[in-house]
Amino acid sequence: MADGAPARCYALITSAGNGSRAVRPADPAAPKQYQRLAGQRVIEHTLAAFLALPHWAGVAVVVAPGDDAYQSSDARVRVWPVGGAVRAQTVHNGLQQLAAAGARDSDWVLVHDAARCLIEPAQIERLLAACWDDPVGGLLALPLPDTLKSATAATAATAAMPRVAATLERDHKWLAQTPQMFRLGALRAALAAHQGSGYAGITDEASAIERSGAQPLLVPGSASNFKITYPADFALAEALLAQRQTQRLALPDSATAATPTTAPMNPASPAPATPAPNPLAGLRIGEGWDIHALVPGRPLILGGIHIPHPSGLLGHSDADALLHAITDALLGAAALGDIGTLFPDTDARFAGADSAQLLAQAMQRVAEHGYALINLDTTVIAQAPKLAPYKAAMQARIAEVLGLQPGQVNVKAKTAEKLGPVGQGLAIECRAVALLQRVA
Ligand SMILES: Nc1ccn([C@@H]2O[C@H](COP(=O)(O)OP(=O)(O)OP(=O)(O)O)[C@@H](O)[C@H]2O)c(=O)n1
Ligand SMILES: C[C@](O)(CO)[C@H](O)COP(=O)(O)O
Repeated sequence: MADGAPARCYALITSAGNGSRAVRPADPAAPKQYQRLAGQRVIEHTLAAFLALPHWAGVAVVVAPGDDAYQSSDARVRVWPVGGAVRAQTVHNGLQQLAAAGARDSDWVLVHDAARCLIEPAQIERLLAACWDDPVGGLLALPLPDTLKSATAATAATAAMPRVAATLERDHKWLAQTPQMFRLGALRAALAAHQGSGYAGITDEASAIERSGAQPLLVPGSASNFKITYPADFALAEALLAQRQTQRLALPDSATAATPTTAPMNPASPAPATPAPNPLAGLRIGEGWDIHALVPGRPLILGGIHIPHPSGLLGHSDADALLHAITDALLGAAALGDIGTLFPDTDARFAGADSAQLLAQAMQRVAEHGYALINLDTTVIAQAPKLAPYKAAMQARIAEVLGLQPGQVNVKAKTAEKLGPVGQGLAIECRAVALLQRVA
């Protein structure tokens, strides 16, 4: 509380790298933080762990200039396209933005790599608890587990497999992880001192703080909190994320949900009693329904595709009743309200909106609240046109928008047996059911 006010706590997620060492053959264009693993993008797994905690005055995600691939509807999150050429520059720029946004020098900042997507809320709390009353701050880190070798300088002959130059002393050596937690003012000043050299040798926040003469705390982390760096890391990360999802499925909600604590900085809380497994806990179901009038002169957009027909659905957006029903089913399952609250039909921004984009935003919101989508079942009730030829395309498009496999989405079509306005061809009605699983 150096300047009198109680310290607040910010998270700063570095997400401006291009992941040149982790090119994934399946999707070589996307940097590692945007690769999809176990139903969500890497960055979404990372953010879910942070957003599961209640401590933040703000969560800043620093992305590369011009990068708009990540947005968040969580009010705590700001996305700033001010990433730099090196990670330290990205952090420095993010800290300047935080300060400009009202963060004080005495506030704590936890800097974390977007690429460490296996971070867990408990690990973040461990760092907070260890550092909160420390004059310097610290980082999650792991004692070096293996024998350490230096290698001969690479020559053409040894480029693929160099030779051992020496065995190094390994006592007291730790591998630095993130988050790394320091006071905003101290970290900003420490980084500023190296701006002129292009941040040479500043490969993490602690190295800058060390060079200012302070000694950060080494807080034991976890081997699972590794940084996705090489292509093979994706498979390991995905296996661990999938395993966590399965384990959470087998535990009651009380054991898996983030528990906002009034004293999060106290590391000495008693261990909870072992809960009895409940195979249904962590699952949430939601239903959605929508109906739009069918009028001549509008394109018929259903399930995210254009279906040739003399009339189309009337509405403020593109009126895709099927995507609207799915959006409501997702929001409903996560108890996040409904489509009308999120995207009001009185808001001119949504006039003619592509409902696929609205659905993608709703899915992102659901993911940020710690849920993955297991499956969707839907029904379209339309007297005409005949929808059977379009069902597979609708399924594929919905799966694409939601990042699912086509087998996780089902589209059924029925007529209304000529009964009521739907049966008379005046409207199309859609229903959807979504099953979510808590994953963070
Ligand atoms: N100029 C940079 C470089 C890296 N990062 C971020 O810092 C984290 C760790 O860096 P690293 O693993 O080196 O990521 P990349 O630079 O993306 O990878 P590479 O070095 O393989 O190109 C990642 O979340 C990355 O997005 C960043 O924000 N700004
Ligand atoms: C900050 C860091 O994750 C600590 O291990 C690491 O130094 C960043 O990775 P990079 O490959 O050096 O950018």
